[in-house]
Amino acid sequence: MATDSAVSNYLTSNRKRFESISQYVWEHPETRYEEFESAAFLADELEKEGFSVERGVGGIETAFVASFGTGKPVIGFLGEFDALSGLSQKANLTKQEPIEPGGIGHGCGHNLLGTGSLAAAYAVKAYLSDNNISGTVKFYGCPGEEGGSGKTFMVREGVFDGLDIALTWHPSYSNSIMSLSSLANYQVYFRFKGVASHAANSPHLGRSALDAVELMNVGVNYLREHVVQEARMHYAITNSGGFSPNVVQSEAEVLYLIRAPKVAQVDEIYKRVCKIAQGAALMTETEMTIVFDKACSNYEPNRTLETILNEKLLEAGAVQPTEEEKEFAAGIWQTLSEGEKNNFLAGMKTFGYSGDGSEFGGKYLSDIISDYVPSNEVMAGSTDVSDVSWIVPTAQLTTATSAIGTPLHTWQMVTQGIGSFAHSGMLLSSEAMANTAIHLYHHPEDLQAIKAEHEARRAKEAYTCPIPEGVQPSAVK
Ligand SMILES: Nc1ccc(C(=O)N[C@@H](CCC(=O)O)C(=O)O)cc1
Repeated sequence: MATDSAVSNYLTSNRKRFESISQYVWEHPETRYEEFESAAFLADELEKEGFSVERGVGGIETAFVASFGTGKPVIGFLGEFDALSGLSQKANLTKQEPIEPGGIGHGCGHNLLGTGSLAAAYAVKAYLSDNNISGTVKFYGCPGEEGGSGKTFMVREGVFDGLDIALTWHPSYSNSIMSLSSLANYQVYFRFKGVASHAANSPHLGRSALDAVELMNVGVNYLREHVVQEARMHYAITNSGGFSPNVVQSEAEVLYLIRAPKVAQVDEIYKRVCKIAQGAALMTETEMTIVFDKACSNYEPNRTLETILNEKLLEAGAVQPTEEEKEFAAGIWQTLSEGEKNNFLAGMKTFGYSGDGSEFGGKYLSDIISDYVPSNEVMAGSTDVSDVSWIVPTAQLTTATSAIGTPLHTWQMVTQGIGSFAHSGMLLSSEAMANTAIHLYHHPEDLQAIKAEHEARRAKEAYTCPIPEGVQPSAVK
């Protein structure tokens, strides 16, 4: 491999392999920190390809790092492979039909995300060895993105130390640089313990933990008016005490996800939420304990790196869908609600699309690369890529793998996850990322400029990992 088109040729001639890797991960959907099959499969593939693999990094069983090459610079691709519960769905359909009712499914396209980053690492390895170039390429197997902040734990454990550049991508229905920041968050359990009693016979002797959860939620609902505009407070009742209304529930638990543009803002809201929980315990004469689950920071873009990634994306060019792919996408569009259809532009903008949507009139698949317009807005969502971005200059792109308007975390996302258009979109990200890395092995001056931008940002604001010492990653209960 000698030129930039070599990456494209390499990816095209190895397409079948990458499709089958993506399909394997899609067919073995696993939720946070239980990605045993997917992590082992990807790690074994990388090893067979000639990477040296370290499994169980950072004390996390399903986290791994695969490396090839020697010396500097060290360029890493971040890969995810976790799925979501309740989203089981058969492939290539325009109707909802689970493989296993209530089962797990790849609703965020992480089968593509992991495989696309792996393909970029393979292409860079081929380039480095064919051209005898010194430098290191790494693939980071990052578990538990969905609700687990795997990368944030990996950052805390020093897994990314020594890395010069991190590149990653996310499936969507737009081809653009993901230039927006994201919301920082804390995820925390509030556990209440009361006294069980017969609800009719001796209610005066009972102290209800479930009442405490309800009062806490009411308190937080009043707090909503008095926090920064972009803040979000979600909750799930993870233990309601049981199914018997004639028992005063002695144990109950609620899981809070608190988000805001900056960690300091999240922390401030979190402290107020803790006071509300204490208040609920006081009102109900129950005991309250706080169990910190996980956290992540806001994303810090690197405009110099984004500019190079955008050039490589433009050089690669958007995927031009086949008639068959267009027809399937039109069928998917028909399954979206009016609200989802009307939201397509807002959805695209969170992924860095900068236009007014007029290029897509009558189209159900994006066949253009959106103009790169760095945005200082914050996407209403979170990602643990953000913690990597604070310690290593990072850039992310998105490529279209699904029909316009397809919301993440839906059966429509799952069903489109192993189709031909999805795999073409995946390999477009691989190409742009691999060519960005190759560019940087040849242009140390650009690497310096990227680092200078990163350091200038760090000089203004230091980084501390938002997950306290001692807190360990945990699977969905
Ligand atoms: N490029 C994206 C990266 C992540 C997500 C996303 O949905 N993230 C979850 C992560 C939740 C978490 O950090 O716990 C969320 O915001 O709810 C969406 C687009």
